[in-house]
Amino acid sequence: MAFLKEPPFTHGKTGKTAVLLVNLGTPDAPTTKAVRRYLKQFLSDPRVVEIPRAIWWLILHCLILPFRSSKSAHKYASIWSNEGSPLKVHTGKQATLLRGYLGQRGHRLQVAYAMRYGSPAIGEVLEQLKAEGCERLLVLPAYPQYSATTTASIYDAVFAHYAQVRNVPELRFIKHYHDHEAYIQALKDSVLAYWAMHGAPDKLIMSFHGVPKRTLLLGDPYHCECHKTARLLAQQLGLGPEQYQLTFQSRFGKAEWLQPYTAPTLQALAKQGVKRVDVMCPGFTSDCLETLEEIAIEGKQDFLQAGGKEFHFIPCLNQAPGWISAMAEIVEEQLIGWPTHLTEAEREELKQQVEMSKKQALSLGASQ
Ligand SMILES: C=CC1=C(C)c2cc3[nH]c(cc4nc(cc5[nH]c(cc1n2)c(C)c5CCC(=O)O)C(CCC(=O)O)=C4C)c(C)c3C=C
Ligand SMILES: [Fe+2]
Ligand SMILES: [Fe+2]
Repeated sequence: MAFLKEPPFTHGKTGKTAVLLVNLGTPDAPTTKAVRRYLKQFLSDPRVVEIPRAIWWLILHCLILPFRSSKSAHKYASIWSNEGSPLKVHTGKQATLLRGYLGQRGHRLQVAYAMRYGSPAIGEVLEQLKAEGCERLLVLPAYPQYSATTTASIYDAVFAHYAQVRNVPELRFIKHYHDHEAYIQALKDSVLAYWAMHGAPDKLIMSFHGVPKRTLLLGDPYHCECHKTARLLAQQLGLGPEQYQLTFQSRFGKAEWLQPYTAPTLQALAKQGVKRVDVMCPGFTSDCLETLEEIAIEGKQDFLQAGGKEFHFIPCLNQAPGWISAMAEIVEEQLIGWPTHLTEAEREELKQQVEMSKKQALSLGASQ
């Protein structure tokens, strides 16, 4: 086994603690070439597609990559922002804001972000953190609901990286937070803020990313966790069973996935005479292709073309202050026993910096 070249060891108390926010990943550009590279890495992960490797290799290379890459690239082009892929832009901003929140709560922490597929790659970020003296690492997946296809795949990538490292940091993983009070509260606040501006719908659709039904039968808790999130959120919003519905989107391939599917549900509701639906995606903490294109563009078409009158997409949590503070709370609960608190000297230094900037602001005001 070859080990990576490692920086000199920094001992005990001088070691830093880091939080690593990990999201799924996204192509580097909305081009066929970049999407193909991303899909190849993503769909080669045996956690994502569980078909025997040799058969899957043929299907992936002969059918999926040649046809899907350009189709998906067009979809990515329709949601790409000036700053880049929405998923990456939001995740990067969340990490920066989270660091600020945790600092305000008195924690001395590095906060970095990485992508399971594409860049910044988990291995590269872990090397960077090690070079900066990180001796304790808390991994925070961007997925509130645990699934082997997503969360466990992040664990795999972290372990695979540390399999090449001699001096491995202390490690903790957040498995899920699908029923965490602060997460549910952040969702509730985002829905109520939206309804305060746009009024309430006839029906609220909570659309989660799907997974093959087989994974539920084999013991993956994802389905149950989605249902628990939906039930808790509906309770908080005071919605009765007829006022909301849970659905699963983004089906891939021919096998049965978790039901009910989002698109046919939207069409059926329109045909039943439901005039307005609002769709939210509580399982996605950042807007991305699956929310901005599949729901906000395609889902809207499905509903309106089937006779629906009004379709609203409620944005994901993204940089909502309630979500950043919820993440800080979720992280904080896992830091117990780790020396992350600012020392007296650091607190004093922070206080002096604040005083200094106040004075500077005052003298600036006086000179104007
Ligand atoms: C092939 C099977 C797939 C499984 C299983 C799957 C599970 C899963 N995915 C997410 C979150 C996201 N998926 C996204 C895109 C995406 N997902 C799949 C396939 C599976 N996902 C594909 C092929 C793609 C790429 C786009 C396409 O070609 O259709 C994204 C968006 C990424 C972006 O760049 O914006 C997210 C986020 C979850 C949460 C999940 C299981 C619970
Ligand atoms: Fe997906
Ligand atoms: Fe999709």
